[in-house]
Amino acid sequence: MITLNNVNKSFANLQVLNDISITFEAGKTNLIIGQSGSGKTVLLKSIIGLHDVDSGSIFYNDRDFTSMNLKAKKEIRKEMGMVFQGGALFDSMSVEENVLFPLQMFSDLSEKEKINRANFCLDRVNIQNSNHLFPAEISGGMQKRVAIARAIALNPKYLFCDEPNSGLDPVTAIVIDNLIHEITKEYNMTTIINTHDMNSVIENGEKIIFISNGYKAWEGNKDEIFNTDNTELNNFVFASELYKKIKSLS
Ligand SMILES: Nc1ncnc2c1ncn2[C@@H]1O[C@H](COP(=O)(O)OP(=O)(O)OP(=O)(O)O)[C@@H](O)[C@H]1O
Repeated sequence: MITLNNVNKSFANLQVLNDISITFEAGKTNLIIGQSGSGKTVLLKSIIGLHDVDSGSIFYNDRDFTSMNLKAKKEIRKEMGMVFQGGALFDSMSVEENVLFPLQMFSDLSEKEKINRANFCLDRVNIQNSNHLFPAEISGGMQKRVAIARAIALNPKYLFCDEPNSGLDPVTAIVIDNLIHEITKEYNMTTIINTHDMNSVIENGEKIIFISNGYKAWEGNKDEIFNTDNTELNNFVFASELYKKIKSLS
């Protein structure tokens, strides 16, 4: 579980996060949605400690991340897995080397155990017989799956994904969403995903946080989001002609 209490963050005169309080539960796919520039990335970066917040607190279970020293923060970072926009694989490393990377950096396993673990994770995301290929030699969807395998290599308690299905076709995007959802359940991880993708919301939004101008403007789940009377959220959800059409038919 990750808990935010009254988090504020600004850059110079720009207040980007305003008094944000949220509880992200373990074993759930938590989604952060909102317009471009609303503060989603700053929020995610604040949660993982890439930004220091100005005030408020962030707890990882009962551990106060905000008041920890660097050494203690590093220990918590070992419990985090991350899938960045675009996959962010190392181009000069093979598929297997990419997944081995966090194990080489942070685990005490033997070489053989590391290779076994890397292969277990690749197998979990349904990638076989591709260990020696390089990122440029595999499809975008496969790259995302390798990124997910790398993110779960250290058996994280917390998984963070920034636009995990950007650049993918709708069918592959759903495969990636479902994979993240399944492994969240399987390993009881606290998963937080930044997304623009309304399909992700409909498929897997067990908890959805709507950020608007740096405020938490709404929270609920995938069933509640289509029946909300929050005008701002409705404008966001039904921004596309397709969704307007679906709404008019329902
Ligand atoms: N390091 C920074 N320094 C100054 N301003 C920043 C910094 N990072 C973000 N901002 C500002 O904070 C605001 C929120 O940005 P953020 O990247 O969190 O938006 P977002 O909701 O993730 O947008 P998008 O969906 O387009 O990625 C923007 O006005 C942005 O210019």
